[in-house]
Amino acid sequence: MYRQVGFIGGGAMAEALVNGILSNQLFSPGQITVADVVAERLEYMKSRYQVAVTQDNAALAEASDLIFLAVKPQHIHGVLDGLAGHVRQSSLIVTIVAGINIEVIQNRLPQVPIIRVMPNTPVAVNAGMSALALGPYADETAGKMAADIFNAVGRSFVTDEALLDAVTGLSGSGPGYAFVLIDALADAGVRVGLPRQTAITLAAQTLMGAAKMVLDTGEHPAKLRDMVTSPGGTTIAGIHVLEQKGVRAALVDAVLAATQRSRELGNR
Ligand SMILES: NC(=O)C1=CN([C@@H]2O[C@H](COP(=O)(O)OP(=O)(O)OC[C@H]3O[C@@H](n4cnc5c(N)ncnc54)[C@H](OP(=O)(O)O)[C@@H]3O)[C@@H](O)[C@H]2O)C=CC1
Ligand SMILES: O=C(O)[C@@H]1CCC=N1
Repeated sequence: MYRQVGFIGGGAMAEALVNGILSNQLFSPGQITVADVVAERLEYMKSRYQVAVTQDNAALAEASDLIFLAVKPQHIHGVLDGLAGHVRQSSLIVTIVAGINIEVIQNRLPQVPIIRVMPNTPVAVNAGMSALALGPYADETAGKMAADIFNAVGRSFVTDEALLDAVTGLSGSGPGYAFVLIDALADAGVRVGLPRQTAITLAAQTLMGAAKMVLDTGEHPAKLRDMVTSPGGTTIAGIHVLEQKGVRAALVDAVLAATQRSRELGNR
């Protein structure tokens, strides 16, 4: 249904999406244009993904019927200034900008359908988690189209926009926490004598396996933890230390801080 896709902002998240979209053949490279202010970034996107590139956001908006807003929150107001009068009302805007409400964008692009999405970088490997909120002019067809894209690159669900800051704090930023955990576990492996690369693989595959058990079985994680934890065994010795060091509370505080930061980013 959509023929030309434009990305405004060609950074980390746009690249993850372009990669996921192309590897699933949702659109061809010839249907995608990326706009950015950094010429080297555009050169990279062009040579790596064979997409078209431009530094002209307005021209990109005029030529696209599906437009992703993928700049940092600090830059969205300047971008919207430049888009006024250049976005067709038949186009669909998908904003992935953290903390910026649909209303803020809608005020600048009246009557244009807008869908706000909080994805995460694992969309690049078809393991993303995305939450979608539909603006007042985004109909069911637009919602389905957006859901099709984000389902192809992982899982998605439609939710109330009021929950998106919390989603940002958990799954949007979550890959960052997971990478810290993997890196720390790998350090731990090296500390107990494993080669670095072996330790990284053990840590990553273990987190992925545990996550897959939660998703595939639908069991509560505490029940799955109990299955690993033999009486008087090794796991309870390790879990005791995690609880003593407050790892659980630290994770709660991390998600809380990221959620609050998402709210702050929208307050300007
Ligand atoms: N990274 C992630 O895991 C996730 C990010 N997001 C959201 O996605 C958005 C993009 O994040 P991310 O990709 O990480 O950010 P990046 O900084 O990697 O990418 C944004 C790109 O947009 C460029 N840019 C700045 N101003 C303009 C402009 N006026 N027109 C076009 N391009 C411009 C930036 O250039 P310069 O570097 O010079 O500023 C940069 O290359 C953010 O709003 C973020 O909240 C959402 C979910 C997950
Ligand atoms: O760190 C950030 O602000 C963005 C939003 C979610 C993930 N990365």
